[in-house]
Amino acid sequence: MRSSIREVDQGLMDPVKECRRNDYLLSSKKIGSGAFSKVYLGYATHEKLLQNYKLASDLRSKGHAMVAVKIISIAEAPPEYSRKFLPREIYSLNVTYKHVNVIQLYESFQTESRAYLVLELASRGDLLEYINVMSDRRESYGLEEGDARRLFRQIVSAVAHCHSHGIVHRDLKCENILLDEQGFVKLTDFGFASQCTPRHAMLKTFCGSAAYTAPEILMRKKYNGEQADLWSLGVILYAMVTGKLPFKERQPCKMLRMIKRGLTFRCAVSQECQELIQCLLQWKPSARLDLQHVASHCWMLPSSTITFQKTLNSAGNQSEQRKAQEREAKRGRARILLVKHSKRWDSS
Ligand SMILES: Nc1ncnc2c1ncn2[C@@H]1O[C@H](COP(=O)(O)OP(=O)(O)OP(=O)(O)O)[C@@H](O)[C@H]1O
Repeated sequence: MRSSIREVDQGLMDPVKECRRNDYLLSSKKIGSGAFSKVYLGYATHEKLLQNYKLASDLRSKGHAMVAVKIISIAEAPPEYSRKFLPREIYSLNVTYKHVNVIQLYESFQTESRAYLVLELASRGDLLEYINVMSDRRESYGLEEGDARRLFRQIVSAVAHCHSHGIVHRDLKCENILLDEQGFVKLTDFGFASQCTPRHAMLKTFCGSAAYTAPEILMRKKYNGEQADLWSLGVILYAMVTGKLPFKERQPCKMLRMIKRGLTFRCAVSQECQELIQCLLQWKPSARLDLQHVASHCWMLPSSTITFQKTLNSAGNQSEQRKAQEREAKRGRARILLVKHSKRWDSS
């Protein structure tokens, strides 16, 4: 045990020194890790706050000096990651500064062996964890629709902000939506983001996380990044209100077959919400509801202005589902429903 603690400390010694040289204090508290990165809790020093206006003004409003330090090992990451995706992530975060629902990049610096991104801290975990925790707590699948609406509005606002600045995210998924101390959504992980100028330029890199990826990308066609993001938003909303993913297969061809078979709702979701999800999960990219219409869709309006009718494909099915959920919950087996999905890409 002692030796493993020493190993961890040893491994962090250089990052601690490198951060200190840049006026940050790196703690040993790891708050997350990705395929090629580790994220630690850090603190901005007094000197840093005096130098960096962006950071100081944001932290002053939050009333603390904590930041998230994302450390990328250049030696471990594939060369393409450091050459292509990391610069894109930094560029996208700089372009999308500053929106309350997009994570803020305060600063980035690099040494020979590591790249550092100093980010706004979102300390309440990600949306996937939140859905699972709430499902367990409610002993039911997914979030309450009012809660889902509150979060989805912020997600839509963040994505609209990115699109209006010429940035498509291309890896929208529950794991990339973080929550901060006050429960605000913070869109993160712009590693696959791309600059889209002109706005409707077609892209060809296959990337994303299969369960959230639009069919045209799975088919390796040229695609419109904004329309591909709309598909992912449909998957996210489905996951929020049902606690499950709409389509889940390992192989793209099987996924495509499943998508073609169409969407089913296996638990109670309002008619309006089902309709919004259907409008986003359209096979034909140009048929997907655009963000302006998503934001003004009746389900997105405050709940007092519409009447929700909990509907299922059939009423019998609904009561069966409910009974099954209740039985499961009684047995104390309210399961973790969603699992993390790793990203993949190729540049063909
Ligand atoms: N600003 C932040 N505040 C709090 N936690 C964070 C922050 N940024 C990242 N994390 C945590 O670290 C994890 C990894 O970060 P991120 O997704 O940016 O890295 P990545 O290498 O691009 O990951 P992946 O390979 O999973 O896409 C996140 O899932 C999250 O738990």
